[in-house]
Amino acid sequence: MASILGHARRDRGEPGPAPDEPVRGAGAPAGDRGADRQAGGGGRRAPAGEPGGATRPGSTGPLVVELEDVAFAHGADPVLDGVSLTVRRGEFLGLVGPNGSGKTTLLRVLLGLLEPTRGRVRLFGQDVRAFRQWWRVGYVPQRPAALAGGFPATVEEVVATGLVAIGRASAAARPRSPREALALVGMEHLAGRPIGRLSGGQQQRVFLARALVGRPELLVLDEPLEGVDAATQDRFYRLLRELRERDGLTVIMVSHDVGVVSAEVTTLACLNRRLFFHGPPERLAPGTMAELYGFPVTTVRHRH
Ligand SMILES: Nc1ncnc2c1ncn2[C@@H]1O[C@H](COP(=O)(O)OP(=O)(O)OP(=O)(O)O)[C@@H](O)[C@H]1O
Repeated sequence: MASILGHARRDRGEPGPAPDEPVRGAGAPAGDRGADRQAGGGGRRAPAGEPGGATRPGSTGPLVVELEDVAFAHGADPVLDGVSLTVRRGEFLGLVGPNGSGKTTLLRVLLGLLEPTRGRVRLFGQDVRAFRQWWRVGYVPQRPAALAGGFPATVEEVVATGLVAIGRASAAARPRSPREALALVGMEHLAGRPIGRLSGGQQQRVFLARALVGRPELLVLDEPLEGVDAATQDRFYRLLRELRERDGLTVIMVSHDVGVVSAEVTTLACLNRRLFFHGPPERLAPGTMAELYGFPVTTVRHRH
């Protein structure tokens, strides 16, 4: 499974060993340098202080992600089939589905890490194959095993690696300082500690800070709350609400916690190779989850 550290692996091949997994915004390859300014890019970054204009279901904010009839297969094994969806600025899309249903694969396809066998992927209005403005995207891949105690970097240094792509970005980039990003996730007091001496849940928060340090417009999260305690989860959702409402942050999040996710997201996507449902959670038909998971699953909408 994917690691959160390391630099981009734009070989569009299979997920490499853990340290090769990118955190988007931190790792387009050297060959991409200089391309940022050329990229049309579609969307733009809201100036400081501008209301974020978070998207509500049915609104018509700018398109951030567009998937059109996407299919993907590992060899002869189909993983995604005919997946079409759009995500607009300020939207919070929750992606749910059983193990092996293609959620991580879908994220990797939409980030251009895997080439679809069919269909089109656009990021900020631009074909993902030509997209170079990775500082606009923060990515927290699925959690690896916790980093060992001897890992030679402090918490602050790990967060700072999220700034690598910013160095070559256009003047529109407005990165946070690593301390500021750590403060967002309540971890600034541990800035100087070796990352390997944090618990798994604490490390997860550091990786979230790393994804936020570039002040991304799109945050892509693959099960970011695995192993994170309830109070921290609550803070995490509050933070996402704030960033969406204030800055218009767009969020795509894979989760197995269907109940909580349904309460938080503006849009739910239920995936099992194909999309069983895509829309506001309250429009989910009672039988859809049972069909998706093969047994009854209750979704309870509550703000906690
Ligand atoms: N490198 C690979 N080679 C071959 N098959 C793979 C590879 N990676 C994933 N798969 C297969 O693709 C399918 C989708 O995997 P994916 O990781 O996208 O599922 P997921 O919905 O994210 O699962 P989970 O909830 O368990 O994380 C699974 O059947 C998996 O076995």
